[in-house]
Amino acid sequence: MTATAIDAEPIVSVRGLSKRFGDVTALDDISFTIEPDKIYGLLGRNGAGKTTLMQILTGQDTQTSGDITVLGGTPFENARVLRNICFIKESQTYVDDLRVKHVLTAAGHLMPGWDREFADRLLDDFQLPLCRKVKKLSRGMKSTLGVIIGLAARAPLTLFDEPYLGLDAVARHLFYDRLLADYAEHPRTIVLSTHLIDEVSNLLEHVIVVDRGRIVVDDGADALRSRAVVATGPAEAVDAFAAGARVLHRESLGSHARATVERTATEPEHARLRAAGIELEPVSLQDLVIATTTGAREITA
Ligand SMILES: Nc1ncnc2c1ncn2[C@@H]1O[C@H](COP(=O)(O)OP(=O)(O)OP(=O)(O)O)[C@@H](O)[C@H]1O
Repeated sequence: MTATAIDAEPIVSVRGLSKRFGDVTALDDISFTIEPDKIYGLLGRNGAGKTTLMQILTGQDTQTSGDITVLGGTPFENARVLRNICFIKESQTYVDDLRVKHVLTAAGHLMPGWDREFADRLLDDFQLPLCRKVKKLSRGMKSTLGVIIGLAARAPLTLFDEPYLGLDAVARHLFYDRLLADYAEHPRTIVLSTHLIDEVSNLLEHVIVVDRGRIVVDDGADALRSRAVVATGPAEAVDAFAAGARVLHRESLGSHARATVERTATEPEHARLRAAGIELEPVSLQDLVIATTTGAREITA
């Protein structure tokens, strides 16, 4: 099955999903869908439940309760579904004695959409030594191997769980670049879980934020960004602009203020605000995620 074969149907459908580990509730009655051919960001603080969710989506664990459908079936022990999923985790383990080329050959056998030529190009781009044993790779090189497999597998559903451990900034940007370029040519569903929100914010089309086992944001990235603005100017004018709206953050700068406010402004309003000395800037995705997961009014502007 390919991503196009299931067209408008959601790739993932989750209803009332909960996962408990003893007295820890890692996921608490969550429901959402994942549409085909989009790049999703799965974001949230440490321990929010992201990895647990991805483990269940990819059949590596089972839920305590609730329903889950991935690519038209339940993922657990479902070979047809699992063949079409590629899950790359930060803590990915490989058989240490194998060389890079053996790992890539094995991935090619397992993944129906595997593109060997693309994998070779990525090896070249990331300068990963083909003949080196996996156990001799540096931490960053091991992450690179995961990233190459995740991209070259071209799975209809690809999940990256913080795949960057040890990757330097150049390698991370190379990953973002190759991901976007290949996604444009071969659209598929990609779920990216990361704490480097600013770095990936331009890649994401849809954002799901998990907080303490619950979904607190499930929205298009553009819609999310247009939810709030940062207003800077004379304190009185800024406060008048913010009146009646939720203020995510406010700081005083002498007689001036800078506030992140959950509201939008129309074009004519923009002109009036400029005349009153107020500058409006778009809010960053990272600030919004911090605001929604801390529940605090203090966020870094
Ligand atoms: N096997 C397990 N046994 C007990 N508790 C677990 C287990 N796996 C996860 N948890 C707990 O479930 C909660 C969610 O963990 P999870 O790893 O899903 O978070 P996360 O959002 O991926 O965090 P991070 O960003 O730090 O990777 C945490 O409280 C964690 O301690």
